[in-house]
Amino acid sequence: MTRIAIFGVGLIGGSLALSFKGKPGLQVVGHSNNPGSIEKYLKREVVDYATTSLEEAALDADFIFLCVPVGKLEEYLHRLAKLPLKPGCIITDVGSTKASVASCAAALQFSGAHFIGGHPMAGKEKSGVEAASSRLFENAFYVLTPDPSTPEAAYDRLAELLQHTRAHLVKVDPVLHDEIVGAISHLPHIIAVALVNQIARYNESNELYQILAAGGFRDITRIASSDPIIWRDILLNNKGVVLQLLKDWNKEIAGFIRLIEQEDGPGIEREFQRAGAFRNGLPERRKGVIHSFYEIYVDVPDHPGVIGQITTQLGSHRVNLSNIQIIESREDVPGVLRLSFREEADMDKALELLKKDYAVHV
Ligand SMILES: NC(=O)c1ccc[n+]([C@@H]2O[C@H](COP(=O)([O-])OP(=O)(O)OC[C@H]3O[C@@H](n4cnc5c(N)ncnc54)[C@H](O)[C@@H]3O)[C@@H](O)[C@H]2O)c1
Ligand SMILES: O=C(O)C(=O)C[C@]1(C(=O)O)C=C[C@@H](O)C=C1
Repeated sequence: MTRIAIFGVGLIGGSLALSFKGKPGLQVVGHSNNPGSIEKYLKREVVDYATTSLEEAALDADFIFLCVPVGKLEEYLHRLAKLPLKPGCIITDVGSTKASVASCAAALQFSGAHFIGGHPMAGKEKSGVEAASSRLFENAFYVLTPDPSTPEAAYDRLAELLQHTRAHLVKVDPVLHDEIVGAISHLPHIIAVALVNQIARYNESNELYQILAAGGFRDITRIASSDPIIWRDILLNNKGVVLQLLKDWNKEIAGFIRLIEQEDGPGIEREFQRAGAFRNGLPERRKGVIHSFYEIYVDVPDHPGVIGQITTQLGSHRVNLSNIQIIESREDVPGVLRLSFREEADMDKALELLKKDYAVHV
């Protein structure tokens, strides 16, 4: 039996536990300092066994996943380095930053165990085991940062186990990881939070700000609801990278101020064209990072019954729709429906059927 110990069974730890639990030959053990959490893990059937004892969880483990906030990772590594771990045990983490944990692990001696840093590039703005899902990592990228001294066999064993997540593994140097993920994840979280707080201040004098906030504001600010402790730790840990990114951000905004002050219409158009070209080139069909499903967008006329027509048409061709959402609906103006599918084949079939009658975008 391969024993997998998960320290911190929250959104990410719980989702990993659900990817492994019930698979032949795997046993999942959850650890928390809090006895109340242990009961919750067991009640929700996320793990096979749970304990508040670090030793009990770690000593027999073949794999140890550290899924606690970034600010706690080094403490766990130091505690594990003091234990007689099972020979060949693989310790990994899921922290959103990789350089500091990699250098901490490299400076420690684990008795017969190997550390390989990890970061699944998938998540949600929700936290806790309640938000965990066995499908969270499906088709997402999962970064691993093995040290040059990591035996290939250890990397291969971890890679094989992670096949259960159905994520795509990618090896990245830890310092490069922090630079890139700082730009595509940490900076956007700061911008979302700053934007929401700016609008919240205006809203104090007029509640219409909140009432009128529509698709644009919601789309760019979803991640502003992310967990404060998790993000405090990430931003402080990646301080150097994040500060440089914020300086560059100030330059971008200063550029926009100039374009608007100078009423430079073509300049503004160029900014949107450049951004649209890059954004449209993002791999839309990839699940996990922001899109949890295969999605298409359908422009629909604003008349009663149109949603019924579409669902009936898809149903009669046995296309399984997992969700439908009206993302814009105003009187006399066409609306946009977001249709989500769990399977790519269903999305392709829906595209083929609906494009005969509607404008459909992927
Ligand atoms: N949220 C995301 O989108 C996301 C994505 C990828 C990686 N990560 C990383 O995954 C890790 C976990 O994040 P999450 O989103 O699952 O958060 P979470 O809050 O859902 O889970 C954190 C877990 O750590 C435990 N924990 C919290 N403080 C602790 C402490 N002081 N000591 C011991 N245990 C503690 C909590 O009980 C919980 O089980 C973080 O390192 C984060 O950077 C998060
Ligand atoms: O989709 C989200 O809500 C996320 O915040 C996921 C996200 C990201 O920024 O893309 C957040 C943190 C991670 O470390 C990895 C992924």
